[in-house]
Amino acid sequence: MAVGVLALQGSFNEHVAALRRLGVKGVEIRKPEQLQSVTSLIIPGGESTTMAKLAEYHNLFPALREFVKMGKPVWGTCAGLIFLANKATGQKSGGQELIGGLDCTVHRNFFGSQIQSFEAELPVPQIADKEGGPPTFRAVFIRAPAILEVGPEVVVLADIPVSSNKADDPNLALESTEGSTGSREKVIVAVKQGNLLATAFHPELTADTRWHSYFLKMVDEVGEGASSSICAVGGEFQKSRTDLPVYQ
Ligand SMILES: NC(=O)CC[C@H](N)C(=O)O
Repeated sequence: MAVGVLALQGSFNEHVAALRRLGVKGVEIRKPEQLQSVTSLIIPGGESTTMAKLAEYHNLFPALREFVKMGKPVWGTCAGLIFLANKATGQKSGGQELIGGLDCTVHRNFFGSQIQSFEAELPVPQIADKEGGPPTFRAVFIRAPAILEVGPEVVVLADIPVSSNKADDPNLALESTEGSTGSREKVIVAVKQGNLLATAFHPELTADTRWHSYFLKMVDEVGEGASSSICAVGGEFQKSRTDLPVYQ
């Protein structure tokens, strides 16, 4: 099996290395025609505005959108999640082009600046239990986005509580629904929608390959219409990290 890794910018080398640890070849994708040689794709973390400019320069957007539309498995991590979202907020002026396909609204820098990068221990039973490893995942958030709203077909795999100053921010409030105060207690950080997987954090920067294994299983199961029930889980904030790569 070979998995494409969009290699314009960001942590594509780390994804290729994680795949290699699982005995899978990662194929670096920089041009539209190279997408024809793979049946699945990882879009790494990095800087989504820069990545979008490079993708535009290489005329990759039409081919990437077609890839998603064809139902081929695609996993976006961090900036890759932003790329896959149907809608992004908190973008630089002028916005940026997105691939879209993932029915959600993502806030590009929800957790703040680089200095506010952090790690959290995330329980994700759907994935952890199946792999028989530890019950939680060490999730590395670097200038990370968060998912604010999801459509009906999106399965939430993980969410985390938000700090109290963000919980009352009117710009981040939940769309008002009956019985809701509109304040936000948690945000979503990992989702699955059909053959799309998206994480706001960076599994490729840890030694834990369970997220990569999960994606490879999705690749194996293509065509079988795999889906699972919604399960929202919480995670605790851990110490801040200042030694992480700078992805702005
Ligand atoms: N670690 C990351 O990929 C950061 C993504 C960054 N927030 C962006 O807008 O692109």
